Amino acid sequence: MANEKKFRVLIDMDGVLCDWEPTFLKTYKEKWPGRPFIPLEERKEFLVRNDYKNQLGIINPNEVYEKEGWFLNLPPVKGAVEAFEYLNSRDDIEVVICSAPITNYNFCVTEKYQWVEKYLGKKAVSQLMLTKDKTIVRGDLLIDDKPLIKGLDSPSWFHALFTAAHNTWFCDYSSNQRRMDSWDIKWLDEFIADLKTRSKN
Ligand SMILES: Cc1cn([C@H]2C[C@H](O)[C@@H](COP(=O)(O)O)O2)c(=O)[nH]c1=O
Ligand SMILES: [Mg+2]
Repeated sequence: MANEKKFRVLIDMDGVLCDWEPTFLKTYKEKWPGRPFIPLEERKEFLVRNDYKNQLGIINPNEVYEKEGWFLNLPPVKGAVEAFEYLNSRDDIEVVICSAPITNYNFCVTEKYQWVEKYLGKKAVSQLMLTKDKTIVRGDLLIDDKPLIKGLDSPSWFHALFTAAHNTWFCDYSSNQRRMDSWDIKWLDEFIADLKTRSKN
């Protein structure tokens, strides 16, 4: 293992480590009781604000996630913390947390660092990389809930599409993409083993 190149896993935050969609809906209903909302099963677009504008003509759902404390108070996705710790403990793997901040970054950027420290520990803070463009980050595997990830480069990573409310309908997978339904360590082990074998052939 000493000189062997490590397998790099990039892990997204919103919708993968942090439970974005259900928390958005819960907070939205608390903020605007009685206002029309989009049930999780009817989410379609990656950006919640696009769905609310197109389906309901509502233009300010962003007020929910631009508020101080929103990003820090997102609960972890089930099994995410354990899976992060497991991957991080493996000698053959290096983990990078790779997350896109919102454009109105005031609270988001600081709180993403705080979230990582709170749930994954102080050491993990140095593993966090914030970027709007994940294609320029090199890695072997990206675990991310966004179906179509575009940017300046052609990605070096294979994309595991992590299931979230907004992407359940998506099935038009590219050749470097497959679905990952949840944080199942046995599944992940087999998947990574398979990707490693493929890269050798
Ligand atoms: C689902 C969703 C996300 N956002 C924001 C939240 C994050 O800052 C980014 C997505 O980052 P990721 O690294 O790709 O997870 O976008 C949003 O503004 N609206 C949404 O509906
Ligand atoms: Mg995401």
